[in-house]
Amino acid sequence: MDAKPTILVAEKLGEAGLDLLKGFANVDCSYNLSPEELCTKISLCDALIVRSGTKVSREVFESSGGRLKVVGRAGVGIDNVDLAAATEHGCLVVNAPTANTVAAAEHGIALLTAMARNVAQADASIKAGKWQRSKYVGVSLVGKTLAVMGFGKVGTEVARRAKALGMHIIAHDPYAPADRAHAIGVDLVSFDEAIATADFITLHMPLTPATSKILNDENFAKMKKGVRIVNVARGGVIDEDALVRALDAGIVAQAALDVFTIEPPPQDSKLVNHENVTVTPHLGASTTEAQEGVAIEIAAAVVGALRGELAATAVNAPMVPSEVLTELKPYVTLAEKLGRLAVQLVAGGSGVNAVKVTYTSARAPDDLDTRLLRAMVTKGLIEPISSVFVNLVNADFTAKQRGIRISEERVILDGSPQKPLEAIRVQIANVESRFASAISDSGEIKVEGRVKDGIPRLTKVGDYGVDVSLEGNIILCRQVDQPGLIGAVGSILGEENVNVSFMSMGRTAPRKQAIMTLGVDEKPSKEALKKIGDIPAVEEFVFLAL
Ligand SMILES: NC(=O)C1=CN([C@@H]2O[C@H](COP(=O)(O)OP(=O)(O)OC[C@H]3O[C@@H](n4cnc5c(N)ncnc54)[C@H](O)[C@@H]3O)[C@@H](O)[C@H]2O)C=CC1
Ligand SMILES: O=C(O)C(=O)COP(=O)(O)O
Repeated sequence: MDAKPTILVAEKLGEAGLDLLKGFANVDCSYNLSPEELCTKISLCDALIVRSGTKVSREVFESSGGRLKVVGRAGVGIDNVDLAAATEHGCLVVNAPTANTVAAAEHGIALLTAMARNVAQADASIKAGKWQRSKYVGVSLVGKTLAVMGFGKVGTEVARRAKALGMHIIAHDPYAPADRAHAIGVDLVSFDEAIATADFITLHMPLTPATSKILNDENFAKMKKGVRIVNVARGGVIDEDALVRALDAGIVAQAALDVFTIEPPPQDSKLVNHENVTVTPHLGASTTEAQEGVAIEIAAAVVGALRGELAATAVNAPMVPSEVLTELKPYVTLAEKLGRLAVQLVAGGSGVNAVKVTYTSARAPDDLDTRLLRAMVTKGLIEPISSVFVNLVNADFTAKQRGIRISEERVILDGSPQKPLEAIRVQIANVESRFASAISDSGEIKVEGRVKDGIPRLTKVGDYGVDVSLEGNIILCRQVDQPGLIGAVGSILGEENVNVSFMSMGRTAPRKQAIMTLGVDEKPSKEALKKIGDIPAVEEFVFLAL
């Protein structure tokens, strides 16, 4: 079997990105696949890279048979990817959100200026043998009000450039910070104010259920007569039939569009063929420079994701900056191991439904992102008892689907917040345990761990203090504390050639009950485990694989 992953590149990608991919994986560049062909091919692929021209539908994820781990969108908009289906299938979606920002902004400005001066129409006219100087008198931009709808990366760059053209800029974006707008001399205003006062409107928001057809008959009616509209965002944010009506009524004097609800638009589209409309075939990101940048950005993200690194540009998983990730790494392992341990302590037959994770830390709650830790506890809880592959993408979904409610609690410590966490505790309520001592006084299975010298360690089982590193396999054993017991257990394992890697003893008081924790490299046979159980002082014991 080929150990290299296979990456299907379904749309043209810059060479530098392809080279990066080829250094790591088998790369299949197959362009213009039909939906059926894509579904057939996908079961042989670990990753898929697309631009805006490929629909990555639920069927694609269903057809992948669980092999598809990453979808890379070589660009910004991910409205062509069924994110819910990706998440349900544990497939990470990453995009390349920065490399084409300037290209899209420059295209917005190109359309704005070309529209105002009838460049496309005049060009077509002269090539048709005409010389129509009075027909193509334009309008000036200087001193006019431009409303930037969506003040994100592209919107901001458009605003900067339009300012340099002498325009007055207002912006509408319910989620953008006002100080970022003020910093470049832009006022954030309400939607209605923006569309009612603008001479020019430029669209830069994503296509979402909330923005779908946001420019519709009702909103065109609120606009200044003679307004001009630029769209390099997504066709679907405009009700295209309503725009034709607004153009015919003279409410909208002109429109310049790079994007359409259906791409390519039908040849007889009234909108595309309207004499006051300038169109380009979704060229916003199409500069040599942007495509090289996007290709590298997406290739690096996809390769990183296939290597199991957490992508900084993940769309359907929490984005974890790399410095946070490095800091949390041992705690991530700790969280998963505690989940694995806790679920294996549950007696067969009792369903896990209420899990509480407690983080003890000197950090303020908003200074510690626990989503990653919660996902890893979930992975630890679910993977030993099912065939589901759980990752950061599908952890919450999978837990919910299995009826597991995971609540989180923070215990804030006094002291230095230098260390992200002091301890993580996992409690499972309403269950019985295979190891009764794991049930705490409050009635839940409880395990707690800490990171010491970078190594995750188990520090509490039930109400017993223990101290063992969380690796390999563990035997937990409760006995009456007495001399000779460690030797007895050690020799049973020795006879079986099972290597004991560590041992710790936690007791309530001398010669009372104690919990012995043994780390073993191999799994002891059933007979050996039975022999341990038969030692008279041993009250109960359990073998746990980490
Ligand atoms: N034509 C082309 O080739 C290209 C198109 N795009 C499209 O441009 C758009 C913007 O891209 P970026 O600036 O990179 O994304 P971004 O995520 O940086 O910015 C989008 C902004 O829209 C805002 N927004 C969300 N809902 C809104 C609403 N209801 N009203 C107003 N604002 C809202 C967000 O708060 C955000 O600030 C996307 O739709 C993207 O797909 C981007 C690159 C190239
Ligand atoms: O990045 C985006 O959102 C774009 O619209 C660019 O799309 P494209 O990669 O050129 O198909």
